[in-house]
Amino acid sequence: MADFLKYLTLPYLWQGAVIAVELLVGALAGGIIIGFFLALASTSRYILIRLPVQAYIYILRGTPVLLQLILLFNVLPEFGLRLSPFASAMLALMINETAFCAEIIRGGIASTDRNQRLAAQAFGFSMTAEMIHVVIPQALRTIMPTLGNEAVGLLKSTSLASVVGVNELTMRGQAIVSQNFLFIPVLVASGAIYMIMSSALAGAQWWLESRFNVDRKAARLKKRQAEREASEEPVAATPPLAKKYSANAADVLTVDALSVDYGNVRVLDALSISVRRGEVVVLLGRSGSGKSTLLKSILALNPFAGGSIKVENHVMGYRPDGRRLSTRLLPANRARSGIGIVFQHFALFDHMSALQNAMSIPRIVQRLPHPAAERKARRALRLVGLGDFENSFPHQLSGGQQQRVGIARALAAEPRILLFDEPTSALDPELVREVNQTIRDLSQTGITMIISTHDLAFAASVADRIVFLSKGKLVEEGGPDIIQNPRTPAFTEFLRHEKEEHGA
Ligand SMILES: Nc1ncnc2c1ncn2[C@@H]1O[C@H](COP(=O)(O)OP(=O)(O)OP(=O)(O)O)[C@@H](O)[C@H]1O
Repeated sequence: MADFLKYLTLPYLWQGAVIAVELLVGALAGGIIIGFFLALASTSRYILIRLPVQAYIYILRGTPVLLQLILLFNVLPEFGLRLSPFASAMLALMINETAFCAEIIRGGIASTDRNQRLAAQAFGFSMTAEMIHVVIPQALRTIMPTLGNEAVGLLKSTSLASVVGVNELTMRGQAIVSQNFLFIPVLVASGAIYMIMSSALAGAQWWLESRFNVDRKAARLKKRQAEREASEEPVAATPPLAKKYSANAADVLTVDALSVDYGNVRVLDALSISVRRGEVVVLLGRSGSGKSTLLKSILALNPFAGGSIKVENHVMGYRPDGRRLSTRLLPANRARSGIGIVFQHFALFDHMSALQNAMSIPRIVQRLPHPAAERKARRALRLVGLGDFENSFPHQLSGGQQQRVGIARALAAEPRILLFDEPTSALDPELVREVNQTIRDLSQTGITMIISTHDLAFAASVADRIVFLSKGKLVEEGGPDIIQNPRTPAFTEFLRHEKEEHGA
């Protein structure tokens, strides 16, 4: 025991441990940074980028790190590059780590919620903003445990550096043993030092995981709110009601002969609709008739086979010469359109509180200063009756409340037009009423709205105009009374079917 303690506290061994930590930190940091870009490249649309990266990862994962280390140490001098044993070991470990980190990060990115990414794109987040604010925070939560394991494995792999002459912990232990033959106390002490280091890594992992834990975040935010509330002025409850829709109002949205194809299938067929400022248009149609596709097209989320969409004079998704905007330019085009959207499955950013969700567009897309964005977000949350829930995270809210946060998120950006894609169809029946009422209240504020729904009673109660789509074509339109008095056989049949199906 005395021998064990003597070697456990021996500075010579701890100096070896410091070298192991340096190798670990260097190789892991390089591995994560380069691995991130490799992860993106390995999923690139372009085969010339994707294939070489996939081959690189395949080879590095398939060969022992010891072999790579010896190879690198002996091959680099052939090219006139003479590195110290420490630098060679660091480089070899880092190169190996890039492949493993790339795969871990790719898995994390693939696990992020597609709906949240679609929401970010719809609101005009740039690709970088989508990465930083939506993808990375979610991916980090998924990859943290695997990355922790990887770090511990790498710590142990640093002992391989001894084969090229790096005098790290394992080599130092062996050097002592070769002189005094006290195998057990020396090697157990070396093992204990590795255990202390891996425990520190486990502690760091635990701390990081708890930083990203949304329940803990919620508790921290609530505490801060309590401290802040005493000193703050109350936010104005709701904005004043604007003028209600007038039939003489100017057009704010013009969809002109829009056609959209998915593969060989024509989903929207030369569809034309104009929407006036302040008007509430409800889209009705069977499942698959093209309602969601129309809403996505209004946000230029899919290419058009023909036709155009304008928001006042702003052309969506295309250049004046008719060519589709590049992926790099589309986000700004969407952001400038002033269109907001509320999704069927809410698509809230689940690592953000209700307030942070509502602040996301003013902050990230409109780049407003924090206080101004916060004011707008608070006002929007109060408008949908969720002023007391600003520090709740999506998983702490009911479906109806989540959808109202979704509405607040869109409203906080003060949109010119608000789109609703079947806002209540993912909700339990008892929660539908609260969301419908929120939308009805909004319809009285003068915001232009386009709502896709299967709820006929709600449609009749909120619409200034009903538009009925069938097989991607506009078949019938008119005031809410057309639900009682349809003119076309297709709409009559649709209404009969919906009433039978939903008892509407
Ligand atoms: N990304 C896609 N790829 C291929 N086909 C698609 C895609 N999205 C939608 N479709 C098809 O396009 C058609 C119109 O779909 P869309 O979602 O616009 O209909 P919808 O009227 O909104 O239906 P619902 O009321 O069920 O939401 C459907 O036949 C659908 O299967």
